[in-house]
Amino acid sequence: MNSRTTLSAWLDQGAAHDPALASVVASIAAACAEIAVVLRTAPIEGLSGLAGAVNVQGEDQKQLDVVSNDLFIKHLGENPAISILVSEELNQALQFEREAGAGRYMVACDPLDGSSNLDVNVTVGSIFSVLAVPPGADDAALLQPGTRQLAAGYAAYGNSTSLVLTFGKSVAVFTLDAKGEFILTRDGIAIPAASAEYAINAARERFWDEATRAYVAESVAGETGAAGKRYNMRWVGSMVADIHRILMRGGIFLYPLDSETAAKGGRLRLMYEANPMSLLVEAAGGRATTGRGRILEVQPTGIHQRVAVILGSAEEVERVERHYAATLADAGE
Ligand SMILES: O=P(O)(O)OC[C@H]1O[C@](O)(COP(=O)(O)O)[C@@H](O)[C@@H]1O
Ligand SMILES: [Mg+2]
Ligand SMILES: [Mg+2]
Repeated sequence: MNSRTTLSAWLDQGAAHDPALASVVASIAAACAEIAVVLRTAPIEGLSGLAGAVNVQGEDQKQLDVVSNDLFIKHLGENPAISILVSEELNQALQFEREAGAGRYMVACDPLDGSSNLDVNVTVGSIFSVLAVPPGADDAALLQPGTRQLAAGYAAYGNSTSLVLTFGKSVAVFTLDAKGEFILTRDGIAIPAASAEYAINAARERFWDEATRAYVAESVAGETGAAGKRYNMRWVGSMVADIHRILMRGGIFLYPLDSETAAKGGRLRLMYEANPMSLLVEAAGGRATTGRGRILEVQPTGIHQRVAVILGSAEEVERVERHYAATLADAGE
């Protein structure tokens, strides 16, 4: 049997380059480990279905959205290094009470991603992003671009529970064992530059912009079209599951700015969906763009801001970027 490296041993070896930041990641991991346990038996405990409330995004909250959010609040609240929690499920940033000068970190999270897949027992996840904040920070100080993230990752609750983590330079994967410990199972994840698998909600075709249409048409044409190779399509409907597949074997994920989501700025949320996934994908050698620029450089204007998301294997993202460059130039943008 190989010797096992636990997440806490790995963090103790200095992976975070800062013990306080390591403790933030450990608190997030503890929340995810507890969410994994709750999910496993949720139908027995009567935790399926709706909570009967609507979140700030106007979406019906599931009971498990609320429970997962509460677990993030519990575990992060216990760590004095964390002063602020931004969550998909909270209208406003939650400020933890800390002693003067304590609490240098903020966590932005999607406590349960893909919750429409809960009732069909398909992989869901938790997504997180860690930023530094000055003590007593006002709301404006929370609105930092993704380039400022100190750590980011997600937990994927699938046939095993994976914790995928980056501090911006490389990507490591941990698997939850039967004792509730995360064990290092892969390190130095590299997304293949070339791929022949794309993920998009194709039912939205009538809303797509020209660049998305051109990219998908080329892919559907396969070896008979400009891409010159046959493609496969996958859409789980849980961003965590779609991005996990892309990190493990390559591919591209698109939730572009379409005519229906344009007024809101897109579908997915910048600070706790797009930014953490973009940091992971770039750290693994992939690319992440809105079609108009790098996601990580978008300046947020609100904690729940939405954004267009196109990320994954470098060559595929570059192909989409070429279509955007051409169509935006034609439109004089
Ligand atoms: O309903 P659609 O258009 O397939 O969108 C699916 C996308 O919405 C999301 O479910 C949004 O996340 P939440 O479940 O956290 O609201 C993503 O995980 C997923 O990629
Ligand atoms: Mg989500
Ligand atoms: Mg969610």
